[in-house]
Amino acid sequence: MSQTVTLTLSDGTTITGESFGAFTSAAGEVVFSTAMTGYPENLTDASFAGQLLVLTTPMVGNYGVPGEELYESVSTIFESDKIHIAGLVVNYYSEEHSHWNAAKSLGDWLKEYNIPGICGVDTRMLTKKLREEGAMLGKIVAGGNDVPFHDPNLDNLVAQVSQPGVQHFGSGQHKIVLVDCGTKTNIIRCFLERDVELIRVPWDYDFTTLDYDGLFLSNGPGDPKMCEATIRHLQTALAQDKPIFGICLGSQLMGLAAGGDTFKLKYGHRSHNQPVKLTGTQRCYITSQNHGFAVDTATLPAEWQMLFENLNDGTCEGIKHTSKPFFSTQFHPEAAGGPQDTEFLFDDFLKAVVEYKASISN
Ligand SMILES: NC(=O)CC[C@H](N)C(=O)O
Repeated sequence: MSQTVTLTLSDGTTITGESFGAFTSAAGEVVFSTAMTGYPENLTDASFAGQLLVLTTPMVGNYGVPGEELYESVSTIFESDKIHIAGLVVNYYSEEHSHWNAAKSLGDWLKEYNIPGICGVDTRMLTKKLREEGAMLGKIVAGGNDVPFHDPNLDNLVAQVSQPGVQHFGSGQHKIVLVDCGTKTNIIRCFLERDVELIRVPWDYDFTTLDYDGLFLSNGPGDPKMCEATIRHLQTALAQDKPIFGICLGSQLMGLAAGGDTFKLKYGHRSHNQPVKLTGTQRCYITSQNHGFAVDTATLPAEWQMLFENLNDGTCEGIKHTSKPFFSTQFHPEAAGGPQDTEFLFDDFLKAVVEYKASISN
């Protein structure tokens, strides 16, 4: 028999459901994702740290969770080495799972990391509420152990998830510094397929002293304004000419370092089918997204422009410098989960790196 747990929102709404995963209480920001698959990837994406994730897809857990596999010390399956969400909210949790590479159930995996799940929730009703009223704080309460509401965006979550120490991956021709604010491993995989030596440094590391050919700014959790040290180092890099590419939080950091501002979206973009348009064209790409903040393009200095626009709400999905090789995407070209249609942006970045190296050797 499963046990009863409740989900309470900061507006007072309380929903009763059943526990799966760990029978424990947790608080966080309640956000929803309309992706239909990809819970192994999403739950291990550090960008979800501090969040109670609501899935609108009606049945969750039916394909289980794959076993871990490593290639050159990088997971080939998961997006980091642990579950980062604060809690999971679903409609129907499938107790039975079946898939060729499943090693365990979603419930058992959540238990390993002491993360609570609540099922039996009308997640589409809940999503409509979050869309109307905006993202809210919430808590899952188990066994009457109440916990206070907590806004994770007031914490420096990046400092909590960034890996300490400098780490090298690959031995390719192009030296790329990866500023780790909570890097998804598929970003590392995408680089390792492309003749790169990757030097991963912590979020606050002074990379300006390193010898490199290109700079990459990772995704990560929380409010980008918390990353003051990264923004400061990035300002030094923006005064130089080495190519810079940022994804998601990395895009927001680029906008802030350029002198622009960021703001919190009403309820964010989290799904695998977000349409974005490439500026100056009628070309649309379907993208994987997971963010609650965005760059306010109106605040960018004149030498910066919007590179992609979200076709659902017109917000900024990436920026670029008009004369230097600096660009970013608010969406996830590395996908995992989601469509891989924009992975070519890694090639565009490395092309800029090759051009930069040719320009300095002349
Ligand atoms: N995926 C990300 O990098 C998310 C960036 C940022 N934490 C946001 O929610 O907007």
